[in-house]
Amino acid sequence: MAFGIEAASYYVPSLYLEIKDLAGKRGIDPAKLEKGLGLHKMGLPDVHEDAATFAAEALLKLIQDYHIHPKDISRIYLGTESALDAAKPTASYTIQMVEKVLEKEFGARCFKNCDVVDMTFACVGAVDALHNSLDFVRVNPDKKAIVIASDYAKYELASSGEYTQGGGAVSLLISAQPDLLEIENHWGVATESVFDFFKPRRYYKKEDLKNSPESFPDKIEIFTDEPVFDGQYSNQCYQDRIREAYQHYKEVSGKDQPYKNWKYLIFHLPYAFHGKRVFTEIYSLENGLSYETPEEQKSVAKSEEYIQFINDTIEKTQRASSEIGNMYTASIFMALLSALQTSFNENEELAGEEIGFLGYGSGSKSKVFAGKVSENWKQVVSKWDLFENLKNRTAIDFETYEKLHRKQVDQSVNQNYKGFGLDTVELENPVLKGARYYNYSD
Ligand SMILES: CC(=O)SCCNC(=O)CCNC(=O)[C@H](O)C(C)(C)COP(=O)(O)OP(=O)(O)OC[C@H]1O[C@@H](n2cnc3c(N)ncnc32)[C@H](O)[C@@H]1OP(=O)(O)O
Repeated sequence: MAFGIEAASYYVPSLYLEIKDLAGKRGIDPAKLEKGLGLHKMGLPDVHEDAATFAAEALLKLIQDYHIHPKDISRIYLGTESALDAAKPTASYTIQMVEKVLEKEFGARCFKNCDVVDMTFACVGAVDALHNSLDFVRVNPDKKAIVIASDYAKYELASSGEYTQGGGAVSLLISAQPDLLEIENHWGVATESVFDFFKPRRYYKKEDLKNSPESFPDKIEIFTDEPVFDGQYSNQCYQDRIREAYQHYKEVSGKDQPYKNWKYLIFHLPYAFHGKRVFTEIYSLENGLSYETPEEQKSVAKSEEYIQFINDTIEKTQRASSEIGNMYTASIFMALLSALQTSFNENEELAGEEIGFLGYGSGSKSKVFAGKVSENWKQVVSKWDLFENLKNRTAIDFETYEKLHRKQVDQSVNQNYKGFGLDTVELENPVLKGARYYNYSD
């Protein structure tokens, strides 16, 4: 019996900033961002959007486009590192929003008996959700699960992460009828606890707090949506973990040089060119090339063979990322959508082709696994129009971007938006303080 992805949908935030506008204001050579890292546009949420609305949009679209009966879904596992609450899962907000819209057709609380939870491990949390959901359908082949990856990748203004920001969601229907991709049951895993990128409870000393009232305790804890990170160290951790997980994948699958059979290599892409920049090490190891000195590493990256290999196996996976930016948990799945949509648009036949995945989450863990494109893949992809939909977003200027980032804008940029949006956050009622309420406009 085969298991894997039956259908997939996505949502990208409705606003974007041209990367060259950011480069100009920050005094960065635009060529570094465009030609060095592959960045063109940075997707950004409007005032009413967050990880829960992204997820709700992707879930509703999946259900509507593929005519899914919500009561047939036993589990919705949501991978995110942009949780809106440290106890109440983002998935619970998501199903509440979608239930309201589906109420007319399916009655109240259509997810009443659905097992819903968030999974968090930085950018690999949705791969974990996929892994768990596949295990679930393997044990219960008559049941279906939905995986949602949803995040807003926000970094401190003027930091080295700023130009890699982005966001959005991807939803996947997981079942024993994998019309898009059949996923095999070999998982290479590598884990090490490190501090390359994390979102701690931040501690502020009293003297650091401007105008802090006398009543403040000596230390206060504040949750923040911007990570503490060391960019070059996180690159190193990513490279180390995928090398270890790839090696483990070889051991558990018994496959020799598996990457050579992969039509596409799908990476977690914190920025578009990351996969092709880090894979040089595994490529060198597999091909007996020296990879010790920076000169040797450059020479692999610049070799004709490697450039040809990238053009064949990675370039198409990068295209959506260049237009959106980092989507944290959703990036790896958006890279899959990007490659499949491009092949579809170019009338390429992919049925039977093998695809390899190299996931990474800071903190840190990598998972490597593979799948085979199904006979029906084109029917699934025909619903996406990914690159056309990216053209429907609204461009904003740098000043608006900075205000949105600082949360200094009260009203949505697109005031006549359609779809899900945050309506209010309760600030007064002490037993509901912080509760978030959403609406839907059609
Ligand atoms: C969250 C995770 O997934 S962990 C893994 C990634 N980490 C992150 O995403 C953390 C947040 N991001 C960051 O800290 C940073 O944006 C990083 C680490 C990703 C990138 O760091 P930077 O210092 O901006 O870039 P870096 O120096 O590594 O690379 C710039 C590239 O542009 C190239 N470049 C620079 N100037 C130019 C130019 N004018 N024209 C063309 N290319 C240029 C450089 O040669 C280099 O490419 P190469 O090494 O392939 O030759």
